[in-house]
Amino acid sequence: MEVRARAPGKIILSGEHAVVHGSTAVAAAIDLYTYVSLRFPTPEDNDDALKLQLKDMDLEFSWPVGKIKEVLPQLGSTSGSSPSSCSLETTKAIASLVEELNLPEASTGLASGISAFLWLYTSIHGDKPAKTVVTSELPLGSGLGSSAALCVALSAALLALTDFSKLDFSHQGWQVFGDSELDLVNKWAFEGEKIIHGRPSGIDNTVSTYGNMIKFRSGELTCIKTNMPLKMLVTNTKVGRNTKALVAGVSERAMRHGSAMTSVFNAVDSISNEVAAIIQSPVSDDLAITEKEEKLGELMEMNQGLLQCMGVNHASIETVIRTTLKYKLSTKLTGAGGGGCVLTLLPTHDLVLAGTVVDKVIADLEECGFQCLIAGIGGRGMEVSFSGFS
Ligand SMILES: Nc1ncnc2c1ncn2[C@@H]1O[C@H](COP(=O)(O)OP(=O)(O)O)[C@@H](O)[C@H]1O
Ligand SMILES: C[C@@](O)(CCOP(=O)(O)O)CC(=O)O
Ligand SMILES: [Mg+2]
Repeated sequence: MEVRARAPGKIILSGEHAVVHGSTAVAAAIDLYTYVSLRFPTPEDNDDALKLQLKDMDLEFSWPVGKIKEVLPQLGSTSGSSPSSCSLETTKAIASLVEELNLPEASTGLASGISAFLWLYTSIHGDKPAKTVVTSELPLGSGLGSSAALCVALSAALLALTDFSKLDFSHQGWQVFGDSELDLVNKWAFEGEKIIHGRPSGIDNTVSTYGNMIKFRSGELTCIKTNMPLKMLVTNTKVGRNTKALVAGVSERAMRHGSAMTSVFNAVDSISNEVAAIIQSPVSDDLAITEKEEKLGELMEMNQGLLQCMGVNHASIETVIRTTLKYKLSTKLTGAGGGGCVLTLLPTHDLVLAGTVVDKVIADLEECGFQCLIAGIGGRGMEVSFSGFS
């Protein structure tokens, strides 16, 4: 039997980075997914290795289970019931397994993702042989939460094949876990994110697990219900960056300028609460929608200014801001910044006018070498499906 899990990426409408320091943030799932399939070999396969295939990059790794037992002797499978953090000793042991892969120079960024895989796999299934295949519709390291989507999809696939799973193996198509199983997936995914991000807030794995649009603060989420037709243009500057380094840079700045940065984080908290209140308030007519969009645009610009204060801006982001401003559109970075993806609020009040403006702004942005997409937001969270059940 094979299980397939998928988990969505996300956009952060307000509050990235500040959320790591206890401020409120607002995020939404997007309809781009990371897929993980997992299968245990049958005795006839005569396969004694743990295999990981990263299909999009055309990479495949294999560790003989004997090697895993040797390097991680202290590992006893927890069968997934109690998520735990990777100790320093295990981090080093896993790093040695990853180093031996001699990753191609262009793929060294994958080391943290592979380490997260090894930690999650061995914690939940010990040294059992298996084949895991990963594919993704998300650009990696661009602020759309590919790291969290990977950790959520992995945790879901791994947990779906444990005794704790109450899923119906014979069900055709995608199905959702129950609430307590979703919570467990989210906790394991957070442990994986720690390996990739260093100090994650947990917002990315939470929105990827549960989907929808959420308000998040210090590990607590509130689901945001809205009937406002929110449309965002996502522009990928294609400037590579690394969330772990950017998050660490903000923390260092907060150590150097404690009081000023506390004010910045507090201001972001107020902005996120206002963003959530606007999105949730009932919509009466077109005029009300236009007013709301104007307020949201202004708050996005204010949030962008504060992200600049945190030191996570980039020249490419400024280019997107300048280009969209020509059309009176508001833009902010999304995710960790330093390049990566940028969000532009698209007006919905006059669809004909919006159509022409959107086409023109996309053409201008693409001329700069950027990639644009309009993602569906606030959709489904993590889901699993089974095949080969008999
Ligand atoms: N599909 C994937 N396969 C392997 N590693 C992945 C995958 N998706 C994410 N990762 C890991 O996550 C890293 C990117 O995470 P991060 O810097 O947090 O950016 P983001 O989460 O915004 O995409 C990658 O460099 C890689 O280590
Ligand atoms: C910067 C941060 O707020 C979001 C990072 O998102 P991403 O990895 O850039 O998609 C970090 C976090 O909340 O863990
Ligand atoms: Mg990430």
